[in-house]
Formats: sequence, structure tokens, C-alpha cells
Amino acid sequence: MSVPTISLHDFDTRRQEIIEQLMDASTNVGFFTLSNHGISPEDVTSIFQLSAQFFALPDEVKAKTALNGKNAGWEKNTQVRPSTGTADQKESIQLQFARMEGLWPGDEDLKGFRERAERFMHQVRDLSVKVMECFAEGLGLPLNTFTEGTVDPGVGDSQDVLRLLHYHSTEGKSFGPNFWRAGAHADFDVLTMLFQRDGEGGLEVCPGRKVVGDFGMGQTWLPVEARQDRIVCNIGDQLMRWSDDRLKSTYHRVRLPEGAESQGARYSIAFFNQARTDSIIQGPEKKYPPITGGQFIAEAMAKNRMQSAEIARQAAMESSDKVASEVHFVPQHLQAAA
Ligand SMILES: O=C(O)CCC(=O)C(=O)O
Ligand SMILES: [Fe+2]
Repeated sequence: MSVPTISLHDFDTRRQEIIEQLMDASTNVGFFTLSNHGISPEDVTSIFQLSAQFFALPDEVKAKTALNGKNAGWEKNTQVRPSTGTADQKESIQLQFARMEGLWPGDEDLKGFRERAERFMHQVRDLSVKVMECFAEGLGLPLNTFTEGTVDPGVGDSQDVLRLLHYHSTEGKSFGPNFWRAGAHADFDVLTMLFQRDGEGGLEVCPGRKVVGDFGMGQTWLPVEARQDRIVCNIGDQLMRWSDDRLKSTYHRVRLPEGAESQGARYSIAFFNQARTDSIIQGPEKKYPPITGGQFIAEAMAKNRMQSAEIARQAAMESSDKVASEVHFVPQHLQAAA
């Protein structure tokens, strides 16, 4: 098994073939990469430049727009994954179409940040809509099911998130056995689109999850090649439920550099298409009861908290000293985005 690449060239004339490929990849692996997707190399380079400029600012400046409890803002080394109990070795800033009062880095610190970020968010969202329409058609649902379910019609209830990520250089550093750039997790959203830079690898995916929301993982981790000209896409838990578990939301992680690999920094950019707060998520076969986008996130966070508590309990049984230094609960505000 490997992560397939799907080309979107001549999208309109090849639509049926593309739908088949998307359905095949998403029912088997849950991950695929898109080539010839229509977002220009210059635009991708430009958003990575913006990201690097932002993360190069002093922490005191970035902290002016610190994470706010609603999946917007900057954080550093604070996201603890329930699967690991350790904090991801990274910093990130999450940006949304709505609820951003006081959270856009100002022109005095990084000129034009908001305009450039929002322009890119719209570009990725437009591409996501095309792909989500293919999924609706592939599943036999009305064409606008996921787009109406995720795209704000002008009332300010979008929950989409663009997340710029900076995994620090590991040069000269050493880490304990359970440290990751991003610990294993499945995303909570409908569809994630991830941009990577050439050669900045480490992303691995683990197909094999059967039922939405479970913590079960398969045995085999597949590497995803880091190429700036392709977009890595994955199905999130919301679409897994919306498809009655047909499309798989797959566990993934980013490992630290190993052996002779470059110890340099890694930058990536993820766009999470999320169900709007009041959208109803339910599949054509009604395998699960209807749930709103808002409730879905709340339930997923509660499950994460329970798993974190279980990790803490087990660690406490193994060593009462270790627990204080190594195990942290996932702060509620950090759990919602993927
Ligand atoms: O940086 C990456 O390659 C993956 C990031 C990720 O999985 C996430 O933020 O949900
Ligand atoms: Fe993720």
C-alpha cells in the first residue's frame, strides 16, 4: 500500500475518472496527494515565505496574537497529543475566516500578513470545494452537501482553519523516546490540504482505522514524500462519519529527523475544511445519528481528554515521579484543530 498521487489536469473533462481515483484512495488509504492542482508554484512559495517571516519574529511579538481558546492564534511547544503524552516539537499559528478579532499579526510587525494569508486561504478553499463536490458525487449525496456544510454563506460561522507550522531545527538537541514533531493523531475536520517543502520530510500515515473516533491504528506507517508541487490531502473524522465510515480518516504523525537526515527546520502549511457550527453531519445510510459540526468537535475533544486522562493514569501507576514531568493533559483549547 502507498499514498497515491491524483492529477487534476483537465479537471472538467476527466471529472469521472478523478472521482473514481479520489474514492479509491479515500476508501483504502485515507490519504492522497494532488498534482496539477492549479495553485501556482509562486503562490505556494509566497505563503511559505510569509510563514518563515512570521516565525522569525521574536516570541514576544508572536505572543501578541497568542492562541485564544478557539483555534486561532500562535502557540509554541504546547500541543500535547493524547497518543503520546508529550508536546509536539513545533510552533504554529492558526488563522480563520471568522473570530479573528485582535488575532491578525499587525502591519507594524509583518506588513500585509492578513491580506496575503486570506488570499491563500480563499485559493485553497476554492480547490477544496472542487474536491469535496467530487466526494459528494462519489458517495451519491447531493453535490453541495459538503460545501454547503463547510463554506460560510456570509453569516460568519466558518470553522475552517489555516495553520502555518514551524518544526524547529533539531541540530544539537536530544529528545526522549516519545518525542515527535507531531504525535500520531487523526484530524477532526472534513478534508485537510497540506503543503510541504521539497525534502522536508517526516510525515507518515497509518491506514487501518475502521470506525470513526476510535483510537485503533494499523501496524504499518507509510512515508509521504515531501514535494512542494503536490498537496497532501487527507480525510478527517467529520467526513468519515458523513460517509458512514466509507472514507477513512487515517492516523498520521511527523517524526523527528533520524540518522544522517537533515536536522534543519521543517515548515508545512495545513488547511482544515471544517463543518460549520450548525451543519448536520449524517451519512446516506444513517449509520450514526445526526450531529452538528459544533457538537462533533465537542465530543471529539471530550474523547481526547478521556484518552489523555488514561495515559496519565497509566503513567502514574508506572512511576509517580515521572508523571509530573512527562505527562500533561491536553488543554481544551488546543484539542479542536486536528
Ligand atoms: O506538518 C505536517 O506534515 C502534518 C501536520 C498535521 O498533521 C496537523 O497539523 O494536523
Ligand atoms: Fe493532522
